[in-house]
Amino acid sequence: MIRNPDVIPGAEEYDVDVTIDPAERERLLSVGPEDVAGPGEDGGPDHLSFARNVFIPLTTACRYTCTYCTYYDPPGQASLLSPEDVREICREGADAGCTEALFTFGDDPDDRYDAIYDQLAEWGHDSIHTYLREACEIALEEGLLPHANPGDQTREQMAEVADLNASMGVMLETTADLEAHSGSRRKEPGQRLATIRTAGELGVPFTTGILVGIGEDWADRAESLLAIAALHERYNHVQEVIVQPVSPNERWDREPPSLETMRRTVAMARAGLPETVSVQVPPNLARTRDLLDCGVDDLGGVSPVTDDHVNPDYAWPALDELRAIADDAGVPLRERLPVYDRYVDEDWLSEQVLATVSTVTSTDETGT
Ligand SMILES: O=c1nc2n(C[C@H](O)[C@H](O)[C@H](O)CO)c3cc(O)ccc3cc-2c(=O)[nH]1
Ligand SMILES: C[C@H]1O[C@@H](n2cnc3c(N)ncnc32)[C@H](O)[C@@H]1O
Ligand code: MET
Ligand code: SF4
Repeated sequence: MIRNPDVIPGAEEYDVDVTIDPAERERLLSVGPEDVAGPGEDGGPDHLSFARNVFIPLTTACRYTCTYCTYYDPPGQASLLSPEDVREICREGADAGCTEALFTFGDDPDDRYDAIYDQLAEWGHDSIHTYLREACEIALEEGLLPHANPGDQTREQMAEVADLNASMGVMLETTADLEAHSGSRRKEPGQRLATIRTAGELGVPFTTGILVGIGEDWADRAESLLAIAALHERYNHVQEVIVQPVSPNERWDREPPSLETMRRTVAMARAGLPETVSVQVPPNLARTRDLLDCGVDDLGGVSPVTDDHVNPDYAWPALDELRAIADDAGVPLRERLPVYDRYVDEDWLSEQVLATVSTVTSTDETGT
């Protein structure tokens, strides 16, 4: 066994103890698309799912500067949505039949962003997390289910908002120490894994994933997937794993991963994760049709109303397009909530979230 504290940067500091069986890693490294089943195939998924969301970029301030990211704004230019902005976006989303309020924003802005904190203080908040709690309340009031991905979170931060979220998420990205995360303030795999573990401890249905093509190698991809699988085995909380190709933008002008790389990585994800954990590829970034047979069963959150603010150059396909993809694969397209069905009970969700689940389900007129 490889004990990850020995090999994963930051694992020791964050006391993350996951073990990876070298034999499992070797097995995954030899997996290819021919070894897994796609929708409609024997043993493959019997449908494709997606969720309808609105993307709410609470703040563009971020403590990190990941070199592939076009999302964050430097101090002085960073934005903060007001409670009224949040309500407005939620209303528009609810009117368009969305079920999910996706709060994805900069990781815990640091003290270079004094103006953001001054504004938060004016609104009665001393952290982005207490403000996120208010934003989640607004979303629930408007009939949407919050799914927050604020990046890394301490146990205290996650506990502050967990009861108002249907599910939460953070991309592991990778277990490797990479140039793309270089700099004095940087994402550390150990801290990401600790966030995923905290979600397990707090009983939060969770979305995570890997970012493909940021400098990691095949062994890193296998290890990243196995680290996710190890934490899921402990807590049973990982509902889906996103296999996200890094996509070029004005800050990242490298080639995205090839179709062949994506095919093999998706197959590795399918083979390395338990069957109940969905494998998602984002339909605006990946060549979904050419990846289905590698084990994809979910198309993620798509929005009829808002942009993908993380990847603004990549438009969402229309619902018709998703339906055509499912048709081609010979399986039905099913709209899901941001929380997967198996987690919809009192063990996993608060009364408040369950109440909104009931409203959303009873007014469901999606007809997919
Ligand atoms: O529109 C996006 N949605 C992203 N989502 C949303 C995701 O597709 C849905 O919110 C989940 O499938 C839940 O329905 C993420 C959610 C996470 O928990 C973690 C990472 C992402 C990444 C993106 C993203 O880059 N763009
Ligand atoms: C919210 C998630 O968006 C992903 N992310 C950030 N930048 C990019 C990019 N250029 N292409 C694809 N995904 C990206 C990261 O994986 C982050 O965790
Ligand atoms: C554009 S990334 C948004 C979420 C968070 N900052 C993360 O990287 O996980
Ligand atoms: S990917 Fe997330 S953590 Fe990295 S710079 Fe962008 S917003 Fe910040």
